[in-house]
Amino acid sequence: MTDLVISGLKKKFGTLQALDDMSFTVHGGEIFGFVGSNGAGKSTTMRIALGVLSADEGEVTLGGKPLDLAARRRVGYMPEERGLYPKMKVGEQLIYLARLHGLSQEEAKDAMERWTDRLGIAARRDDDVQKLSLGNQQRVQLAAALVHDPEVLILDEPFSGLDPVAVNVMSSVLVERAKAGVPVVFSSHQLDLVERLCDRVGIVRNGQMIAEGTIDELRSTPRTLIDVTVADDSTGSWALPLKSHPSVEIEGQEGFTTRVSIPTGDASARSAVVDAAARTGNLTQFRDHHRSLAELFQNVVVTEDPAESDDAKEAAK
Ligand SMILES: Nc1ncnc2c1ncn2[C@@H]1O[C@H](COP(=O)(O)OP(=O)(O)OP(=O)(O)O)[C@@H](O)[C@H]1O
Repeated sequence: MTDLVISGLKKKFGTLQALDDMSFTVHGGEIFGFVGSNGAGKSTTMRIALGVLSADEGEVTLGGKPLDLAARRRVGYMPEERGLYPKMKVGEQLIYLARLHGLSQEEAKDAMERWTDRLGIAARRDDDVQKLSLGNQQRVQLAAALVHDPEVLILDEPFSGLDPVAVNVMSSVLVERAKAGVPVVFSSHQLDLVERLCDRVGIVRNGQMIAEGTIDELRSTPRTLIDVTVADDSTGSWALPLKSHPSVEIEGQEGFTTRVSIPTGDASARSAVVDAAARTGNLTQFRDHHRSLAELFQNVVVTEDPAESDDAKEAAK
């Protein structure tokens, strides 16, 4: 399968180091979620991948070959700033874009019809793009990225501003293209959506990839969190004897639920927690807490860099 490989990208804007050795791979057949705070370098990376912008250093390859001008015709790209002609009709515009990518008139017309049907905008084919709502313009933009049957999809915030129906359509199209073997990468601040949809996720900070992997891999930390609920104990007094345990930590209390942490895989620490909770006779729930991508993001981006903007905290909510 075709891999999209981004390696060692560096880019400066004046004195600002926007990308600082940005590297990651999107395998053919997978959906890769590209997340990070505002200004982290996601759009810059995607623009360089498409060749809209040149890198100071580093390279982008597709299937082992440099992504040159010819190969870029086989990329489906959705730019953040969107790039449609407002006064051109939806259908004409998609046919025009497909022709630019080398399709015959007939192939282009077929592809336009197929994608406008699929994306729920068939009734708008004869409307000028500027007459459409923003969400529908975005559907046209996705159709524009897909109309030439690209070998790779690079989408900058494709979900922003979409209604739930459009989110579902967009999601199913991305899953389908990945199943066809296409590497799909998209950026988003909607972390729940990224968690649901992506095979792997990359977290970017200050122009670098700081964490990368499946959600499970990102979750696999040295310590496991356990939520223990003991009826009628809002202070977590049941856990006081654990304070002297060498490897159990009390992390916090919410309502009747105490969060503790133990070293991952430490069976004796787990037994100590189970025993202490069971001794109360009031144990109602005992379960491992699986961190959401939003929590992982918060840990990686904010906790490790307190200077990080409030945006990350906002995104993690
Ligand atoms: N053309 C440009 N000229 C000067 N600075 C730029 C330019 N493009 C991007 N930058 C700066 O580079 C940094 C990275 O920007 P980029 O747009 O790649 O971030 P991003 O991760 O996509 O952010 P967002 O989530 O807000 O879209 C930012 O500090 C931005 O201000």
